[in-house]
Formats: sequence, C-alpha cells, structure tokens
Amino acid sequence: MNQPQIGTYNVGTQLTVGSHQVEIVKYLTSGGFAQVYSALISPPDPHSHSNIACLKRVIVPDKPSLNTLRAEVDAMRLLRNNRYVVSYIDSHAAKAMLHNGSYEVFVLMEYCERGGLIDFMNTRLQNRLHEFEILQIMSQVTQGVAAMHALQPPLIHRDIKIENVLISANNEYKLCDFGSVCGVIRPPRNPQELSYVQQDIFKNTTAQYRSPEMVDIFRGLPIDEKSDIWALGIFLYKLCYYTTPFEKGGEPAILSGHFEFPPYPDYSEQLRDLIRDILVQNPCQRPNVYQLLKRISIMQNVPCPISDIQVPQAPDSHLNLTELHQLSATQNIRSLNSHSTIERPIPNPAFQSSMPDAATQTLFSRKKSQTSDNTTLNYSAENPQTSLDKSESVSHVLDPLLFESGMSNTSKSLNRAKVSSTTKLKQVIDSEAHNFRHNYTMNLPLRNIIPQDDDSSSSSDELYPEDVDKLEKTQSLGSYISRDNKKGESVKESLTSSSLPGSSLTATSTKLDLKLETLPNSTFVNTVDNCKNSFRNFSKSNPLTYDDVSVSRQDLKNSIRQRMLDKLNSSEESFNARKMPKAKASEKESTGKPIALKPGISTSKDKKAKPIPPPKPLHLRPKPPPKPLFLAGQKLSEK
Ligand SMILES: Nc1ncnc2c1ncn2[C@@H]1O[C@H](COP(=O)(O)OP(=O)(O)OP(=O)(O)O)[C@@H](O)[C@H]1O
Repeated sequence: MNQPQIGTYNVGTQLTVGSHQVEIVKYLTSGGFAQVYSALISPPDPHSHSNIACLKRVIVPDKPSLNTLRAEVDAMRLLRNNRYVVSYIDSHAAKAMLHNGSYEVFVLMEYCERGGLIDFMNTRLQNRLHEFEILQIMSQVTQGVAAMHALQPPLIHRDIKIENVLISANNEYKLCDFGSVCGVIRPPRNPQELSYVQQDIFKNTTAQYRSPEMVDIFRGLPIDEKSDIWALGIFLYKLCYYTTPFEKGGEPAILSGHFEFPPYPDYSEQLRDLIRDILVQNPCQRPNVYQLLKRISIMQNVPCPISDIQVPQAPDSHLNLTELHQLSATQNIRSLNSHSTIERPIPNPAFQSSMPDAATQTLFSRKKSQTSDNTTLNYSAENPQTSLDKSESVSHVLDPLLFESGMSNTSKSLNRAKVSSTTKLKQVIDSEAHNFRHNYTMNLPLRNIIPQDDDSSSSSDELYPEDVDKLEKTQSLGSYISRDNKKGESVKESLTSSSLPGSSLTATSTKLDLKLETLPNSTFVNTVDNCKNSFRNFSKSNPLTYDDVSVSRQDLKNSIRQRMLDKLNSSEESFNARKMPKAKASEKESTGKPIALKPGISTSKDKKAKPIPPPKPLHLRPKPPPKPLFLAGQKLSEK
C-alpha cells in the first residue's frame, strides 16, 4: 500500500473520530503507512481516563487495503484494555476527497508518551540494557502476546519485533501494530495454497524474525503461537545484543538454527539458556507463552503474572486462510458466527480482567512490504563466540528439572516432583496440541483458497457503521454522514495480485526436512500411542500432581486431560478408518458414523450433508491428474 503524499494537520485542527471530538496537539511522525499525532479527545478515554490520545491517520488507496486496516482495528478492539497492548479508543473511515477511490481512516488509541522501544534502545547504545531491564521488557511484552494466545481461537501477532513495542508515560512496554495478525494457518496442501501462504508470510512478517516453519513451508508445519514464540526469542536476543541472531546467516542460518552469542554484554547463562530454549527448530519443543513467562518470572524472582490455563485447540476451531481472507474482506459478523469451522475468539478466563467486550472478530492480511529490520541499531562486536549445542538446548526444554533450575526460594519450597511432573504434563499437552493441530489441520481442506465475494451488509463494526462508499463529506476531514445503507460492493483479492515485496533473505535451497506426503502413518499412530501412554503414566504415577491447586483448577486440568484423551481416541479411530478399504469406509459413512478426514474432502457443514453417490464403474472413472511436482518431492522453484 503506497502512502500518497498528503499534508499534515496543523496544531489545533478539529476532527470528529467516531464518537470523539479531537483536537490535534502535535504531529509526531509518519510511519510506513500513517501520519501519527498526539491529540486531545473528548470525552476522555474511559479506560485510562486520559483526554490525550494518539491519532493515526492513514490514506488507503482502495477497498482491500481498507479491509486490511479494518482487520487491524478489530484485533486492537479484541485486545482493548490489556495493560501491555496499546489500547484502542475509537476509529472512523471515510472516502477521501483528495484521492479518487481512496479512503481516509482515523484510529484513536492510547498515547504512548515515551515513544518506541527502538528509540529507548538507541539512547542506550553505549550503556547497554541491564539484565533486569531486559527481563522487565520481555515480561511485559510476553504478557501482551499471552493475551492474544489466550483467545479462543488464538490470534497470532506474526510481527513481534522491537519496532512494534511502545512505552507509555508510566514506563509500561506495550505491543502495537496488529496489521499482520491472523489465526492459526494450517500447512498448505497444494501448489496454489503454498504460493499463497508464502506470499502472505512475505507480506506480513519481518525477515529476521521469521521462524523456521515460516521460512520453509515445506516442513508442513502450521504457523501458530509457536511462531510468535520464536519471534519473542529473536526479540529477546536483540534486547540483549542489539542485533538479531541470524542477521548474517539469513534463511539458511534460521533453518539450521545455528547462532552465536556475542561476548559483550555479558548476560547470565540462564538468560542465554532461555534464548537457546526458545530458538529451537521444532515448534513443539519451544515453550508456550505461559512457560516462557514463568521462566522470566523465576529469573525476576516474582510470581508469574498470568494463570496457567492451557486448553488444547479443538481442530475445528482453526481458521484457515480462506476464512482469514473472507473475514478480512467481509467483516461479516453474521457469516462469521454461522460458519461451521470458526469460533469467535473469546477471552481465556485467565485474561478476562484485561480483556474487552468480545466485540468482533475479523482476520486479516496486510499488504505490507517488510524486507528487513530497519533498525538504526548496530552491533559490531567480533565473533569469538562459543557455538551452540542444540541437544543441550532441547534438553532444557524437555527436562523440567533444568527448566526449573532458576526457581526462586519461594518456588523451591514447592514439591519439586509435583512441579516437574506438572511441567512435563504441560509440555506433553502443549506438544500434542501442536501435533494435533498439525495432523488435523492437514486434513482440513482449504475449500477455496481464493477469497470469496463478500456481502458486507451486516457489519457491526464501529469503524464502519455504514458502508463508507455511501459516506459523504460534510464538514471537516473526518466528519461524514451516511446517505443510505446499501450493501457494500464485494471485495475480491486475487491470490497472486499482490506484489510480492523483495526480501533481504532469499528463497531457501535447504533440503526439506518433512514433507506432507512423507509423514508415515505409523508416525502418527506412534505419536498417538506415546501420548496416550504418557497421559496414562502420569495419571498413575502422579495422582497428586495437582494437589496444591484449587479443586476447580484440578477439575479443569482433568477435563483438559480427558479432552486430549478423547481427541487422541477419536484421531486414532479416524486413522483406522482411513486405513479401511474404500468400500468399508463408504459403508461407515452411510451409517452415519464418523469417517476419517481425507485430503480434498471438505469438513464444512454443507459438504457433510451431501449423500454419497454410488461408485462409478471402473471404466467410467477419470484418470487421476498427475501429482503436482512439489508433492513428488520437488519445490516449486525446481519446476
Ligand atoms: N500509540 C502511540 N503512541 C505514541 N507514538 C506512537 C503510537 N503509535 C505509533 N506511534 C509512533 O508512530 C510511529 C509509526 O507508527 P506505526 O508503526 O503504527 O505506523 P505504521 O504506518 O503502521 O508503520 P509501519 O507499519 O511501517 O511500522 C511509531 O514508530 C511510533 O513512534
């Protein structure tokens, strides 16, 4: 989205933004897409009680870009009032008079008086951040991320980086820029999907912060919370060393996972271990947001600020790419609620106090070119660093005793065995949730990767109370009335229409670790069995694991465990069903019993309802199409 050159508002300019009267106080800066001002608002923000706010003014060239911005606003609204997320206040959109076909969008949000974290870091080039400062920043930003991951289904930020953290007047670090937010993205299953996912990642993520599963989509892994965790690892490294760990090595280094620690500044081994434990190739072995926060808190010698409620994701709660783009394009809450495979994100009870009214949900892509990290920070230390032992990294994650090695005195007083088995169980649950997501999402087809025409008649978005196409300018910029209420025109984004911005990191030629079709069925069965055994063993050998928590909490954990077991059982059944001869499978289907999900078979409601036609005689059956090259073990680029 190219930002047209427009003049800035003068101090004292009066605007109306949503239900707020706004007076420009100061022009602050221009971002890649926006002019940013501080402003006086009336009425004051009910959350902060402040009458000073930040006004973002964006000119967007067309409706798809408008929808992208709308999605960003929706994410902010979902996270409103979380202490470590820049808080949304109000917004407004209208057709711009100056630029034909373009729109002008105003977003009012909490004013972060102390500016960006990047600016703060630049004031400390000589005197680098102390470990306690790093832990404080890391803790607060992780809490912001936790609020996103705690939603059901979770939201993935996808662009966590130093530049996207602001500092409030009272020195709190707040996550901002929700323009890249999305739901969990399952692995692509055909070249079209693959190309789409690749472009989406290029547009919405920053190269140096990309996780291995983003860089090498052929690994067949979902893009989920663990991709944000990886970015948090890069973020932590950069807080420490003012550079990113894969700055020099680029994508090959990300995929090999090889990085080194500069000799200066000298941080504790615990902190370096934490970075190692986050930056592991296998997403399952990375800590989840709670485990990460817990470790940070242990190092800070404070109680963990959030509750540990890990609810494994039901496979049907995942948003696929089509849904993301349909939602992004339509903002149609009605269709969202009626969609069979989408759940509206709802706050996790652990975060309820900091969550807003569950207003709307939309998901999102953003036309944004992010080629590299444009920080002004530089680190030029020599590199006599010790090389990283990956097996050691993994053991820190898997071994709860090592994981708990930095426990405070208070924490140490807890029953160690219980804590370690609890941690282990959490790891198993988390890992299996990820595995489930992987396996199940692989079986959930993208019904149609091309976003559909939309019917945006029923948007309840404050930002777009009525179709902005029908809005007319009345007074000052930002103040419009609506003529009528007609349905908005359809928005259709082509999969390939967006230009793919260049990247400082070139496409990888690294050998593929894991391709979708190479996943042996036995692996899946073994995983299921191992997991089931783990759960059983835990139940038998650690019956008192949760003694030290309240009854309701125990119930909850039991219920999670039960749900996992149920899912394991049902997945095993599904797998067995998949192995059944076709005739048997259709017999099962016709009896109404659940059948295994097969690639290419939709799980959506409408498809489920269709009767099964009798099998065609062999001679009438069409020949199967040739296997796409990438499924035959070749990357698209090798075509
Ligand atoms: N709430 C805020 N309070 C104070 N300053 C802000 C706030 N939001 C943004 N800024 C300032 O404006 C700059 C640009 O904002 P922002 O990154 O949101 O714009 P953008 O156009 O989306 O930029 P990009 O997408 O290129 O990062 C920030 O770096 C920050 O310095």
